[in-house]
Amino acid sequence: RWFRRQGIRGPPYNLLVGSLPECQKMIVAGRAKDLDTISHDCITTVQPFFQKWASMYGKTFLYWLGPTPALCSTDMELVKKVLTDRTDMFQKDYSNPSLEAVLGNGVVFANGHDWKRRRKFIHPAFNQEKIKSMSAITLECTQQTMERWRNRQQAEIDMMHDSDEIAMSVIARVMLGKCYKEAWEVFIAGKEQLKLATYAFADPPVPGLWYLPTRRNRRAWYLDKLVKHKISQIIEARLASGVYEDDLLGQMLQLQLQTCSSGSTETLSTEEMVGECRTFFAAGYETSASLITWAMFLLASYPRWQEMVREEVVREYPAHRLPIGDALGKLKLKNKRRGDLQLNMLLLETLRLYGPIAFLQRKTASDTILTHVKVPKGTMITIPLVLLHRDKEIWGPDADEFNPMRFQNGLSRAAKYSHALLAFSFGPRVCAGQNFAMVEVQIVIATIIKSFSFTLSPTYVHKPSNFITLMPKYGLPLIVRNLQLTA
Ligand code: HEM
Repeated sequence: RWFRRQGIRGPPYNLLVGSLPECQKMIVAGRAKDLDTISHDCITTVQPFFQKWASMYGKTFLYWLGPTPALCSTDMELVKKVLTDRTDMFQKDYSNPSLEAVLGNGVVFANGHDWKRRRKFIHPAFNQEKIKSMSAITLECTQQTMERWRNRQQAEIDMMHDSDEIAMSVIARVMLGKCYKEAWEVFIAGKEQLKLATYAFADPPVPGLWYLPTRRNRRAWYLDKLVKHKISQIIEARLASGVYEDDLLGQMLQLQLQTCSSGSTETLSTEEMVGECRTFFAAGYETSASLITWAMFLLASYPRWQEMVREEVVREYPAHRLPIGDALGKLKLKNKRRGDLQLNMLLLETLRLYGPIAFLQRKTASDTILTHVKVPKGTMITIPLVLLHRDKEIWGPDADEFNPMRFQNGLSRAAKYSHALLAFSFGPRVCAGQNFAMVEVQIVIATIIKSFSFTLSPTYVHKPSNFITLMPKYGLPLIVRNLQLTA
């Protein structure tokens, strides 16, 4: 009634379950349809409900996440206000309590002072030096995976599987350095936890559900215990030996030591460090795997772009030089001197059409006014990225088409609004790992494209699906050809 009085409309409320069953029904119907690979239509399989409701009720409408009211909006003014807020009015909140249990507590879902304290501890992981050492790790991991394809002139591979393997090895080694093999079970468990989180999304958002001894909950409890125990053991061993190492965990430990010796109480407990390791994995692994997968999909679908990017990589990194370390300058997000690199434009267009994260969400901390709408405390605000990234009013009449050239004059001039590409979010809560991720994915693609050409396998079925991130539902089978053996 509150919203109706203000002219905000939306689908009807159903007791406790809200709009969730309708969303589920539309997703099932959307997935039953066969999509054309060149349609780039993710909305049908990922967020058909937002498209339908936006067309019926306008840019800003009300729907229900179970019993919680949620405003969904494609109004860029409203979106900007929510994402750039620094007063802590629009807070991170697990829309479903089961998710918190599976994903753990860490910087991604922290708020206020707690968020600032946690963000300070992960900050050193993303400086230029660390990104350089990560780039050498990425190169090694990519080469290891490519070894399997190398011996044959032509092979069919599942790129979704292989992207996953590369991204997981990179994050494992960046997080735990030399210990990563010893702690491999932590990453396998982390992967299963993410899968359980996908199911938790569909749970009715009822507090306490997590404590019921269902099969899934018992498995989640076991994984939770295992991950916490193993990482705590590594932390304690490092503290006891005084050798902290130079990986992400080591940097947190060093910062902890400095903070303690400066007399500050702004430290992280062992439990909080375990939480940060878990969120780092949750935030940085599947997202990168998703971007690699979809970039390879687009390159396989557009042979001319594959050729252009290959020529660029060969030109920029002749002979045996590969894009690591000192070459980072060339791989920066923007190359002001010579305009954007084609590989970079290709990745930006991939983030627009197949961004790993389908929507952003916040919860109002108290009653507030958002672009003339009075919004009560506890309302969820949903920003549907899949819809916004295809909005013709924002991106122009070719918004549904693949056109990396729209980024030729830089990110901020590609659309009507300078912050229209929201794949890494925007404002103070922007992705902390965006440079890390862009460099990682550029290195993976550059390394592969230099040695292999690839096309979509005839068995590929185009069904982008939203698990935790956007992935092709049936994998990404590619035919890869070794350029040295076929030359
Ligand atoms: C293509 C890859 C990636 C994409 C598309 C992506 C996207 C995002 C988005 C959209 C957010 C904001 C979520 C929100 O506002 O609700 C976010 C936050 C975050 N991401 Fe990423 N991410 C990627 C890779 C990474 C990597 C590789 C790392 C770390 C290694 C990382 C670490 C983080 C962290 C720590 C945050 C929380 C920032 C904060 O709240 O202060 N991300 N990411």
